[in-house]
Amino acid sequence: MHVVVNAAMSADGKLSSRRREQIAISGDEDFARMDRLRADSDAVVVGVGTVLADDPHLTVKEESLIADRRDRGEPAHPARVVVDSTGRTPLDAAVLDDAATTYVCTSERATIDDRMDLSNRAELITAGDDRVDLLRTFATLQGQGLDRIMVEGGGELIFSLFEVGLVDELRVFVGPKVIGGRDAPTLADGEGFVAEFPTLELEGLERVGEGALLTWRTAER
Ligand SMILES: NC(=O)C1=CN([C@@H]2O[C@H](COP(=O)(O)OP(=O)(O)OC[C@H]3O[C@@H](n4cnc5c(N)ncnc54)[C@H](OP(=O)(O)O)[C@@H]3O)[C@@H](O)[C@H]2O)C=CC1
Ligand SMILES: Nc1nc(O)c(N)c(N[C@@H]2O[C@H](COP(=O)(O)O)[C@@H](O)[C@H]2O)n1
Repeated sequence: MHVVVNAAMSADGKLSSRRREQIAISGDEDFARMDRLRADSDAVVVGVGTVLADDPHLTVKEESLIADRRDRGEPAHPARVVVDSTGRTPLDAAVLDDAATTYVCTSERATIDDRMDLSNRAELITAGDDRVDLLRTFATLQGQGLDRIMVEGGGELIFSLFEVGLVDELRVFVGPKVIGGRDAPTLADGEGFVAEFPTLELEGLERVGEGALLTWRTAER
């Protein structure tokens, strides 16, 4: 399995504003790059915070990329994965439509009723007592043949993936906006590290539209 975290942050490191509304940080060129990365992935993963904030669809937008996937014998879109301990994903969320297979990953904290409702619209994976156990969840995804994993966010999920050592690559578009705000989400939120910080090796640095794309690989720990 290869896990790529791809996100866009403002020049001051925010994924969104304190209102947690979706903000276009990427320009057209970066959205096109993100679409190509989705098209080259088996699954696109987000946390439930992103579903509640953005109601994303997480599908490939460019028709030629969809056609290429079909030519390769792949489904039109990668699978969509929501990390959602208690089953808060709204039943009318865009990720639960029939455009692609969706996995909702819960912990034992999700009620049976919520799990039953979600199971009518998604494949359910249950791992973890309190929060979703990411190592077990990703192992289950791998068992389903999902090897090329793209994670889009948000900051809580990205932090947890670094914490358990699941991130192979980090691609960050740094866009030309300043968002500010102590409560605005950043690239890696959660509790934060105080020691044994994951370290990265810079693999690429390029101009994309009006911003910069940084590509990092995680160093061996
Ligand atoms: N600019 C960009 O590229 C992107 C921006 N965003 C922005 O990010 C914001 C959302 O980010 P954020 O609020 O951090 O939410 P996340 O999308 O990271 O979801 C976090 C939630 O996932 C659930 N979860 C379950 N298990 C785990 C686990 N093991 N580790 C971490 N989380 C877990 C938790 O809820 P529970 O306990 O209920 O399960 C947690 O609150 C929005 O404002 C959105 O617009 C999002 C993606 C990309
Ligand atoms: N790469 C990137 N750049 C931005 O500026 C963004 N705001 C995001 N957000 C992510 O894209 C999702 C929306 O997907 P759909 O267009 O609905 O398919 C959103 O939920 C974030 O994950 N990404």
